[in-house]
Amino acid sequence: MHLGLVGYGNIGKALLGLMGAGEPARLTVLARPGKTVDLPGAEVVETVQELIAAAPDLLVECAGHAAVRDTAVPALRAGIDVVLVSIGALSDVALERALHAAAEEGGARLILPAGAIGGIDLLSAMAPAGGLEVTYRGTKPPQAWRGTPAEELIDLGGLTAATVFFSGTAREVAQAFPKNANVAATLALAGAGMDATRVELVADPQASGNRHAYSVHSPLGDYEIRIDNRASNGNAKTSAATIYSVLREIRNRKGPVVI
Ligand SMILES: NC(=O)C1=CN([C@@H]2O[C@H](COP(=O)(O)OP(=O)(O)OC[C@H]3O[C@@H](n4cnc5c(N)ncnc54)[C@H](O)[C@@H]3O)[C@@H](O)[C@H]2O)C=CC1
Ligand SMILES: O=C([O-])CC(=O)C(=O)O
Repeated sequence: MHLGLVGYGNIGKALLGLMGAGEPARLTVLARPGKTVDLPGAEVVETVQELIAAAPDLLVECAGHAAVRDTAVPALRAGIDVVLVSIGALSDVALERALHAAAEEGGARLILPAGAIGGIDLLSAMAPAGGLEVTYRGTKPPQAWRGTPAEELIDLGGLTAATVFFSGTAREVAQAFPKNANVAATLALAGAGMDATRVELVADPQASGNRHAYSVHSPLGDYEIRIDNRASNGNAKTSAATIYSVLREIRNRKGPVVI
């Protein structure tokens, strides 16, 4: 496989570190202009045009919400399938439409991995039956909320107990907390939608990792999931399982069995 990568940061580096020799057979990395990417054997480009000209079989985006419009949209339009990790970006209706239109125009597929959460298969399967009620609660230690609007809402350094600092819809949360609300957006897109999925965000000084808990009520059945994820080494905001979820998407593209 010829893999394209946008975002050689925490997820990107760890992802490539998990891959064995010769996997992928060819790698093209889109780096920010002037940023040094020391990756022996990889082709490093600085513009999306060069990336598209290299024609990877699959592009993985793990660069952040701001990069989605400028990279994933043109890649899809050029017929390149995209695994998009910054899923919260789809809370922007215009961007979501642009991604869909680009995928249709290019005959490409926009692949939204489960990321840090699980149970997306069942939720997505239940959605066409309608009547879904989905409530999600995301809990992280205070330091994982640093650099987000949580800093203005609560005293992160002075917390002694778990504190809900935001509740609203998945769309509101994804727009206000783009680096932390990808899970909420994923649940919403798979299930009840951005405006009907209820979300609470919690800072907990006792939390040792990132907890994602949600409940689903549907005419087809009810379920609850609670995942206690360990944070990734390079970014407390990102659960380590996210990196493996992306790896799974890549390997599912080429192995004889998809699971
Ligand atoms: N779907 C999910 O469950 C999850 C999604 N995420 C998403 O994944 C993204 C990446 O996470 P991390 O790797 O932990 O963040 P990070 O900040 O460590 O890495 C992002 C990298 O992308 C690079 N970058 C930014 N804009 C770029 C551009 N236009 N072109 C090329 N490179 C660019 C940055 O320089 C940085 O190296 C997050 O911003 C978040 O949106 C994170 C965790 C879970
Ligand atoms: O746990 C993670 O990896 C990140 C997270 O909460 C999110 O983006 O929703």
